[in-house]
Amino acid sequence: MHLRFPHSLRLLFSSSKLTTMTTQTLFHSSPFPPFKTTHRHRFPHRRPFFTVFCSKPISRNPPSPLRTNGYHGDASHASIPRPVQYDKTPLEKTVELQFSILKTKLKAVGMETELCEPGQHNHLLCPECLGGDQQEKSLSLYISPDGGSAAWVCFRGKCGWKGSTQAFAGRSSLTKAIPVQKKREITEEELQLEPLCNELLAYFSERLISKETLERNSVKQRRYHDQIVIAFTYHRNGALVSCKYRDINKKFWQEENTEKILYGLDDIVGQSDIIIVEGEMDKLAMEEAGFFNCVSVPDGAPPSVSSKELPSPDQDKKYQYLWNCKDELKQATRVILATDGDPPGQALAEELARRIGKEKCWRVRWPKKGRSDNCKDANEVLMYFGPDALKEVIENAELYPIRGLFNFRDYFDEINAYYHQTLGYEIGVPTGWNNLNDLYNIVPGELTIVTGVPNSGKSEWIDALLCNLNQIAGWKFALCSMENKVREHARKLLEKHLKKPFFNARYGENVERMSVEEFEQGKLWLSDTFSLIRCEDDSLPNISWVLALAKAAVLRHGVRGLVIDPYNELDHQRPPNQTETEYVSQMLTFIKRFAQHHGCHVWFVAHPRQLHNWVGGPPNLYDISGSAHFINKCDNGIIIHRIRDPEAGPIDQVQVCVRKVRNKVAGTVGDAILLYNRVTGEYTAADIESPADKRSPSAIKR
Ligand SMILES: Nc1ncnc2c1ncn2[C@@H]1O[C@H](COP(=O)(O)OP(=O)(O)OP(=O)(O)O)[C@@H](O)[C@H]1O
Repeated sequence: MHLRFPHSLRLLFSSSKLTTMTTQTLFHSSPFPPFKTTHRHRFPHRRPFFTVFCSKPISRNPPSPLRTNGYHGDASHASIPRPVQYDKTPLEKTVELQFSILKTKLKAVGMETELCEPGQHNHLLCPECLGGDQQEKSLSLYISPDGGSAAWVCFRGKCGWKGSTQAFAGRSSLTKAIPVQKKREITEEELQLEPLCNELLAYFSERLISKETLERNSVKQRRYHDQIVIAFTYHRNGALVSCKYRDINKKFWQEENTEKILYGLDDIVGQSDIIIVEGEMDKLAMEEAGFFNCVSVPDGAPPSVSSKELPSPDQDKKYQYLWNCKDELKQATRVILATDGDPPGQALAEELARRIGKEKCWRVRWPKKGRSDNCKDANEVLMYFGPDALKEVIENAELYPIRGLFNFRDYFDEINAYYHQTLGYEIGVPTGWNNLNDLYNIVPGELTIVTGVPNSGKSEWIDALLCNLNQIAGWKFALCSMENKVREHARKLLEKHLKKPFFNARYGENVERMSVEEFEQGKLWLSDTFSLIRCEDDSLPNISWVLALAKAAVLRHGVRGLVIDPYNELDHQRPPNQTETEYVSQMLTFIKRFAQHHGCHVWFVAHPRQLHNWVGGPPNLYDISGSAHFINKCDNGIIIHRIRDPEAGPIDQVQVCVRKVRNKVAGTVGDAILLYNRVTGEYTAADIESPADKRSPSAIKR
């Protein structure tokens, strides 16, 4: 992609001499540097309590020093000198005690209360402003007649410190007392604001901010000795409420003791759609793109999102401007957060959205301006690409993300991959037995519960399935088969893989055993294909332990399947207040989460409960010991069944009863017959109609 020249540069080229001169002039005589960088607002800390704190109530205690209470008449006794011998009443003793505690608290914040009396107004030196140059006693302190509470206010206009406390308030409000300064009423004349000089107009023009926009927003200038600074005027209902200045060093400061509000506040009154930007320049830029319904925050962006809970409005000092404008913001149904694209800008968007309500917030994506970097803010888009591009950015604003709330659009990449089958195995891997092809295919991320009466061949069948999957799709597996000795498990897997018996033993039926070479090659295959999850000591592993190791096997060896065989060999200790049903449900949730997160298929072997009156048929999935959740929560439910009694039928026949398939892409319920080769442990598809075509009523099709 070609880098486009900023509009301002094009402007420079189109009238190069004039504009270059202007730029040069600005470099030297204008108080403003050229536009290369965008600013991040930083207010110099001018005094310990800046105006943002001022609108805060002083204390949680009612700050009404003049309010009387029921003690007023009685307690006046406390101010009358008493004879020494006089026995104090309980009330008087209480007053004395309270007052002495109160005095200690007041003294702690610098008030000289020795001469103060309860029930009176006292004039003291204000510990906050020390009475200014004149050192006047400007602090009016009122102590309640019962000596239990005090409230004060400094009448000096520049101070205005207010507060209150109680002798026995759990936490003294003294420590919370915050100076509240009366908001000044200001005028342009008083601030000596002037129309912008030509140099400043040229400076704005370089940023594509027109004179008309500047005038509409009453952008002014102010002289400080030999310096001229920009004055951004803040209005509410047309009246000037504050003014923010920007000097040559891109330093910002605001008129003291003025209310913090959004810049351009009057422009959003009654608007249902509003835009919030991070700086005054961006507000002006938005206007150039035709968006008047835009305001700027007055204080720039925080370095990061606060990890704390949202404070209450009166404690929310940094964002007090939002609360001061809550009535105007409340009317909006759609708030587009067009803050800077850098991390602080995004943190600001999050802080704004937290307060405004994410459900009505939208956010913008700033366009690329180079190969790798994006435009940072509205003014940069205006300068690089012009007003139409900025308009497009706003028109393409997207919903502000809310954690946990999604749209299908958010998943289109995944859905596309599913449709085009680009990830592989979307419709499952076949088992390798063609009579099972329609019934059961193995989809990554699913959970299959396998059950069957003891010795039915569950483990054997799963092993054979894994061998097939390895052969068909090259999958690797993690085996957590606690019942199997490792060497026996190796034997069974090798026999299936090499299709030869491990030994020349009874079961070998004169079939030649695997050769040493085949055995050695088989060992390599075993090592390459399987990871073993085993508890080396005597203790039983719990499900978390198994899943943690399975995760390691996924990440280390890329396994695509996990076998947990069987359920009852795991440690299932549960909290005393948890039922087995709740426990099983939670455990299966963990397993499913693991499966989905790692795209790993999990086979979980669970035994049926003891079957009384068992007549030799396949058990029901609801017979699984422990909980109905096994069948409720699994994606696939399979019962392995075989005939044991030669009189009842051929004993090499194995019935694979697919009783539940949640995902129709993976298969459907039904039975298939496999033939078991006792010599090699292999299974082959039998071309025999399954007895289950009588279909069990318990079959579940979802
Ligand atoms: N169809 C079959 N015919 C004959 N023997 C079989 C058949 N299927 C499995 N076997 C044998 O039954 C034994 C037990 O098999 P397997 O361990 O797979 O059963 P299981 O159902 O997992 O048992 P358990 O319930 O004890 O975990 C093995 O020796 C296996 O060779």
